[in-house]
Amino acid sequence: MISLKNLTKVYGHPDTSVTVLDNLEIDVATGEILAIVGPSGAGKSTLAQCINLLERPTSGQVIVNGEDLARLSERKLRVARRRIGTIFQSASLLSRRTAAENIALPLQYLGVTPAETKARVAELLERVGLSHRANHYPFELSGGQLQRVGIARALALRPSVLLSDEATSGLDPETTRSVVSLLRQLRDDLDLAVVFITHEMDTVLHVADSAARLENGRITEQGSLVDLLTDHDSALGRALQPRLSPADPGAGSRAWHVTYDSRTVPADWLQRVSADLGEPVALLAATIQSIDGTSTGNATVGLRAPEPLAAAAFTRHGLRAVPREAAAPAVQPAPRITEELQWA
Ligand SMILES: Nc1ncnc2c1ncn2[C@@H]1O[C@H](COP(=O)(O)OP(=O)(O)OP(=O)(O)O)[C@@H](O)[C@H]1O
Repeated sequence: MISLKNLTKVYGHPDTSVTVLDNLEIDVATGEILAIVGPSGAGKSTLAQCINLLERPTSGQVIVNGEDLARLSERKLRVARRRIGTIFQSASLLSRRTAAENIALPLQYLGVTPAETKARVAELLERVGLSHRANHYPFELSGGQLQRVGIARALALRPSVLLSDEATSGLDPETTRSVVSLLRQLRDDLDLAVVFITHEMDTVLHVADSAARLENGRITEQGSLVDLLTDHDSALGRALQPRLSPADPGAGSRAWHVTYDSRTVPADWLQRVSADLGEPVALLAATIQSIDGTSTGNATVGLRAPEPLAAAAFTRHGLRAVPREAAAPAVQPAPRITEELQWA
């Protein structure tokens, strides 16, 4: 488990100081993957550096397994830092060393015996599915394979926290999915708390259990993905939703934006609402996400019933619904067009 308490980072001198991180409160439980998202300049890199203590926070705590690492002396910090493994965007491997030798580095620095190192490296290579590439050099590996070596190296010292700093940025979608599914597998097998920092909203849906939005150095929103995706008022939830292009509801009908999750709403909700109101409900657009066994739905439907009757029927069936003109724009900008659009 990792907890950030009142974490603040200020750069510069008192007269020219910039507060880059402002009193952050973040908890990531063992077995949880928290995605931290935010636009360029929000403070994501600074947060990553404060989490793995490459930068000392100006104030506040970084508590890993009950100990505040931010207060440790340099000597103690060197040891404590092993509890946090970091994977970076570019994997940052040494080009003149093989995959196995790169993974062995942290163990060698620590003085682990060659026999133990060999066994541990073999185990790690197997975990990341690269036993057959042990003796390949970085230039002989694909982007996904490089990142897998980076992950194995980050796990070499058996950390309890894994910090991923834009680790999938720049990978193609298929490779991103395979790296993300490896991270989820490792989280399960090794009971890791994972902090996944990214600017890629579509990756968050595949990797995370929960998400936090960092903006101007502050956490403006955080919650479980299921809660965020079904909350009409959540800007982060909206930014996480896949793009929808609803059809026109037709003359005399009103379009409603509806969200729900399968914990409280049965899959045949459309028929139920239709039977309740005694009129057909037209499905104009819909998307369903499955997150840890819970499905969250986001749909636009059209119906003729007067607003109070329709609203009451949706509520009776456990759906959260708002007339489309009152909802956030149903057509979301496609992820990855530009960050400015994503956060508009
Ligand atoms: N050493 C520093 N001294 C002063 N200001 C800094 C320093 N490092 C970062 N900043 C400022 O802190 C803010 C946050 O920067 P940071 O790199 O953490 O953002 P980011 O969210 O990672 O951005 P990006 O996604 O573009 O990498 C920026 O305004 C940046 O100019």
